[in-house]
Amino acid sequence: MTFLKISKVIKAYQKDKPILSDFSMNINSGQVISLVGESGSGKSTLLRIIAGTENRDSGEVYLGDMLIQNPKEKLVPGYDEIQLVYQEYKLYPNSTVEENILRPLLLYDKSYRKYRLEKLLELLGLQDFRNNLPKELSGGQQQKVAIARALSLEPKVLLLDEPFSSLDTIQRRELITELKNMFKSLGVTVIFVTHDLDDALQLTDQLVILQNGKIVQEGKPAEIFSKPQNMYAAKLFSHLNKIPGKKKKFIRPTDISLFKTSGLPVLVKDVQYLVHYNQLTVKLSNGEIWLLEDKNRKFAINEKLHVKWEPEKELLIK
Ligand SMILES: Nc1ncnc2c1ncn2[C@@H]1O[C@H](COP(=O)(O)OP(=O)(O)OP(=O)(O)O)[C@@H](O)[C@H]1O
Repeated sequence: MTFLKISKVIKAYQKDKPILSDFSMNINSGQVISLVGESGSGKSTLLRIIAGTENRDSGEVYLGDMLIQNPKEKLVPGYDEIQLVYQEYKLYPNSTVEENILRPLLLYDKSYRKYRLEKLLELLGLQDFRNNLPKELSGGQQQKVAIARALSLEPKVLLLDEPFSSLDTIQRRELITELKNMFKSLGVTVIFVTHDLDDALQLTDQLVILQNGKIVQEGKPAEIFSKPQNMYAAKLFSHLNKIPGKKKKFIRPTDISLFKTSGLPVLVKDVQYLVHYNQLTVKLSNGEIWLLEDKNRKFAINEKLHVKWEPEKELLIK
């Protein structure tokens, strides 16, 4: 059942230069999706429009039966039901973790406030830090407090706008894994915006790929990997090698097998040690440069080798 309905939204900051053009998307209740797009593709603008804190030029956003009003139409912009957390989300520096989480609940009765506070401290594993100030926490812990604060009002929709960008890779992965389980248990609907496909995949396998304010493709990662709709969607997953003599046909390095004797001959120009394989930069006989994955770390610079791939792995990219 559609829960959040975004319908034909248009937004331009400058005349005739729309950031979002006729943008439509439907999200079910409890769904967690990752919205991946390059910088400037309109991700943050879209989230602010969904949250009701940015005016749209036309189109509609519905949460259930409720039409989200533009901030100019509303005395207090935004909705308790829809909470947005972003990278520079500031905690109150002179307030403790407890006080930060309780801030949005000031108008609620004491027993409910206490109940929500304890629940959120527990959910996010922040009990031991309840009396700490933000500056006494790591970046990851601070973001947890920000998320706890956003969840304090029991929102139906949580919008995450690259909230983990300032964290290092390990912190980020750990936090995303923790949050993934928490979102599932809460049943909250989540849109996670990022430009990093790895982060997106850590949280969910529901992907929406955005480019220039338009959805280029949505679906499961494996589908997009094997049938990308355009170059941007294709390259999010890996480098592409152009197949000689075949127009608009490409092959991913991971789909290429390396042999000593049979196949298309190439010459190794460079070897780069990466986590799961050595990345080989090779030259084809027509002078083109390809990247290969040497999973057994066998080949060295100036060595000749041969490559093969299965024709069904070839990608046709318009
Ligand atoms: N308040 C504003 N006034 C004018 N232009 C804006 C405003 N906010 C965003 N823009 C422009 O709109 C475009 C889309 O910005 P937006 O922040 O929505 O993209 P994004 O995909 O979230 O980018 P990033 O990943 O870099 O944050 C950019 O070109 C930006 O400069």
